[in-house]
Amino acid sequence: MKIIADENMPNVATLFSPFADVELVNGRTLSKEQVKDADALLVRSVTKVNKALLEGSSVRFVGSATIGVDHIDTEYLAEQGIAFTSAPGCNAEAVADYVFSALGYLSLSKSLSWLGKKIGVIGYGNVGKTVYDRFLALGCNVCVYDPFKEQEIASGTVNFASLETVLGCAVVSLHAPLTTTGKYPTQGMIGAELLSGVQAGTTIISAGRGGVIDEVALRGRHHALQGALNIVLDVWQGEPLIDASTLAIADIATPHIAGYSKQGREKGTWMVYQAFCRFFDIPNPLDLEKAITAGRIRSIGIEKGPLTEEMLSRSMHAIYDVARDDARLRGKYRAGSDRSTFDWLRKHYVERDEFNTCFVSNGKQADLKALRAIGFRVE
Ligand SMILES: NC(=O)c1ccc[n+]([C@@H]2O[C@H](COP(=O)([O-])OP(=O)(O)OC[C@H]3O[C@@H](n4cnc5c(N)ncnc54)[C@H](O)[C@@H]3O)[C@@H](O)[C@H]2O)c1
Ligand SMILES: O=C(O)[C@H](O)[C@H](O)COP(=O)(O)O
Repeated sequence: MKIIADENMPNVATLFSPFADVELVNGRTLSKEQVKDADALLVRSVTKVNKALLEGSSVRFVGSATIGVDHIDTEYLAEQGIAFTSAPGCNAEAVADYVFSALGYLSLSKSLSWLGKKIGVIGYGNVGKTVYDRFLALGCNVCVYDPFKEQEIASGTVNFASLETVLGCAVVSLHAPLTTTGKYPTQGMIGAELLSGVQAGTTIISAGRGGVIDEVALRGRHHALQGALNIVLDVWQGEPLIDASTLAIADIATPHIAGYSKQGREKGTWMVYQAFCRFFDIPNPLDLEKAITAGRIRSIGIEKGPLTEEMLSRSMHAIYDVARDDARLRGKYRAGSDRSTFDWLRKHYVERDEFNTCFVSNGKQADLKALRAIGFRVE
């Protein structure tokens, strides 16, 4: 059997080579020629998997080690009888860590106080729910916009709100997929009209997909408010290109790495491996624990002082400080960038651990509860 796999999938050769010849490729430039005699194709988000890539090939199984599936023509795969799997939820914890690390950074660098403020989340899927639950467990006043989930979930259990209400919150965290069809398409969903309701001082975090926020409109609102917005962007409208004028208004700018924890990426590969083993009837696949690396910092102790936002920030940044990724991106772009810069930053990413790999000890019950809410383990 032959497998073509993106070279940026951690552990892919270790997990799959017992069953097949695994050829590692650049996912961005993958061609029809390269996949034509493969049995299985394993990708990440940078590969467009569609008729143009697969027509005439022998591919029977496609796996994407990602949460988002906007790069996959699932209808075409279904029509052709090609099995497909993605990795729902694999890096939800990582994205939530990113959101909180960013708030920690804004709290330290701009004295942003967010704990007592109204929080709005857009999208209540694996990521949005994780983010929502963390805010809720911290005692925050949080609401969420997700028209699909609102219809499914019993009323009163989740604080659903309109998109306008969510955008009126002090912190808005965006975790909707990129969609162009259906009743609630998200492409350009956050445009000029909605942004006109966003007040000075609002923090907007975008870690879903580029294109959900209209960047021209975002720059317009930033200008109208004389820069009084806090903007955190992990995803960009024209990836892998970044518009320099959008970069200029971002307080935190990162190259689509919100989900790039070591454990999240490894879990993505492992989830695809599990589906592959089911599809090809391969017995006794490895358990998750065998495919996931432990965190490097096993525990941190905290002071027994009162719970402050500064203490939360410092605890989070002991494991993951988003400022590092922002500095790395800006440094590269300042030195001169081209089409390959974004992917280079991602390919050579110094992976980080998730908060949930680290125990916290020493603190008062209330402090430990807050850190548990953010994702840490408590001894
Ligand atoms: N930046 C990153 O590194 C990173 C990492 C993981 C996921 N993502 C992106 O974040 C998205 C969300 O991830 P997830 O795991 O929660 O996905 P998910 O599929 O579990 O959930 C997506 C949610 O969005 C909701 N939704 C769809 N259209 C909507 C709309 N118009 N308005 C509001 N909500 C809408 C759906 O009902 C669903 O509940 C993914 O699609 C992916 O594109 C980015
Ligand atoms: O959809 C996802 O899971 C994330 O956006 C993921 O982090 C994308 O990473 P990539 O596949 O581009 O390496």
